[in-house]
Amino acid sequence: MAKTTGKYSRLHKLVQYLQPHWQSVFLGILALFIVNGLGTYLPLLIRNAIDDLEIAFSFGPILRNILVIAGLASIMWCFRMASRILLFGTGRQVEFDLKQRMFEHLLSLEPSYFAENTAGDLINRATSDVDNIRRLVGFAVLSLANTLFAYALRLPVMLAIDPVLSLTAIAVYPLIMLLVQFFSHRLRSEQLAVQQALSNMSELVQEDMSGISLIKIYAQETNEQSEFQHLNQALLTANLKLAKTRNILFPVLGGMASISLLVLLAFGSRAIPSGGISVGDFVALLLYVEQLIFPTALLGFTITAYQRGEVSIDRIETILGVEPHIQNTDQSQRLDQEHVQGKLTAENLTFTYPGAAAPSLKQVSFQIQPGETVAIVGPVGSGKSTLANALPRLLDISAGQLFVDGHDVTQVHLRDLRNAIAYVPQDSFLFSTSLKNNIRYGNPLSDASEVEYVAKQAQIHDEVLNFPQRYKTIVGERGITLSGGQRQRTALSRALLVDAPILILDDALSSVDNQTATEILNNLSSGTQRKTVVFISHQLSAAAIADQILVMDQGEIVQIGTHNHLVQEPGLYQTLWNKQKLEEQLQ
Ligand SMILES: Nc1ncnc2c1ncn2[C@@H]1O[C@H](COP(=O)(O)OP(=O)(O)OP(=O)(O)O)[C@@H](O)[C@H]1O
Repeated sequence: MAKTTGKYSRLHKLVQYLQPHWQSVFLGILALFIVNGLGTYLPLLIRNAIDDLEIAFSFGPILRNILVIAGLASIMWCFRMASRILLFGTGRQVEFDLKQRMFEHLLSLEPSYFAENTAGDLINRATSDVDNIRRLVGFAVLSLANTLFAYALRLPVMLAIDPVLSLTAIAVYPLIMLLVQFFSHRLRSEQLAVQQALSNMSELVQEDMSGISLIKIYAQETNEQSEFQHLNQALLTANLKLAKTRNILFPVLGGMASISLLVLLAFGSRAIPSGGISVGDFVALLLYVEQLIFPTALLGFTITAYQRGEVSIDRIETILGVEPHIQNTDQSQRLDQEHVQGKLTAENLTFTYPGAAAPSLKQVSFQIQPGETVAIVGPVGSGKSTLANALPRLLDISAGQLFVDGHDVTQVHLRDLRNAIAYVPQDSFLFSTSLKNNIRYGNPLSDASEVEYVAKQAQIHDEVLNFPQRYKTIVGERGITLSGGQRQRTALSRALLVDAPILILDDALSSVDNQTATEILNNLSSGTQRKTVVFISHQLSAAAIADQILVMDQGEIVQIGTHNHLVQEPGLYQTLWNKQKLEEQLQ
């Protein structure tokens, strides 16, 4: 796991994020420089105009000065807008790039990563952490550059006018910055508290809506109501606290800004009569002091935004730094899918889950010929799914143990390997889209006849005809709820449509009745272009039609043979078969 803890490496990352957009950043900062240059020049113009007035009043020069000042102020306004558009736009671009990189990176990681990291945490990083970085590169870059130019250009002019008066007037500014920083930390933690309270409440609503039947069956409406009230109250309290802090901060800031103006007024009004400074100088100083308030206060917020952004950079880079364990190497061979026969071989395949004490697969060896239908049976936890996951390399298995058509799977290009294997897990995921789109997920350009053909093979077609909009019916969270068996057969249709030479069904027909499961399996193993089918199941009567059956127990293959052979042989298969027959009779 990559760690980016150093300040230097974070800054380096920041520069990397900004690099593709350097033109916008450069132009944005240049615009800010122009804004501050004009902002420094304008008070000097006003000063000259006022001092000219002291000598003689003439309408022409006043009008000319007003027009020049108004013109320059408008130009300044345009450059300020441009700087904001360019720098905030860069923030948005960086946000876009990071979200895209994160999503692409997450897709490259193996399923075990998602078992260790919750979806909630990953979503949080992809949203609030990326948002913090957006603020850092947009707001913080703008504010830092703006403050830097504001002071670098104005302070020398102010000091040239009257160093003592200038420094006395801005003496409270460091205090403003510290105050803002203190408040922005407080604001931040209070904002987090509001977010937390909000997410607690949404979680409750989401759970209650999903489990509404359970609430009714157990008559728990009153309890749920009071739980909601409790969370709602917590949200109200957090919101009020946040509002209070905001309502204190801004008037306090305004007050402190007035202090510096008052100081200037008090000392300046004494310096004018004594001839220390001219009225024009005094007005220019007033304008400068006023112009510096906003960048100073903003710097306080910027420091907090920067600190927050640093933490977020670490959190995002931790994810981006995770190397997928299972990936192609320079030596990975390409497989021509057209010519894959579908022969599967295991030679002493042994696999231990990371952190597990004992292996889940122990010295497993078998040969499955192209076009064979092979059933894998065995008690719960015997290693069947582990074996199924090892074939398409969803698990990080060692080299030299598992082969497709004689090619070591760890040496085959991952995409080619996975294109050669269609895999249906027990718990298939359906997207919230039409049934048709779910079925043609692996092959989005398939036409209606191809979709219907596979749906017939998976024995779901007749039921689809009874759905309100047939193949256009929306399923998943936002659509109709399919029964377990319908979901499984939809997932099977999806796998059949990609027409891979090897099909793995991992308990994928467990919710389908035995007779239908047997018919489906018969369909699959009787075509002219037979696939290699690996059928993992507890349904022994369906498994019985397989060409060979591998019986697993505690990670080992303990028996191999046809049903007729195994049912005669004293052993685990016979025990399981007799038990299942007895259960069927009792039902
Ligand atoms: N991610 C994991 N980490 C650690 N151990 C695991 C993991 N997944 C499975 N196991 C363990 O590996 C062993 C084999 O599990 P597997 O899921 O392959 O069994 P199975 O035969 O498919 O069971 P079932 O019939 O219930 O689906 C079990 O002891 C299980 O607890």
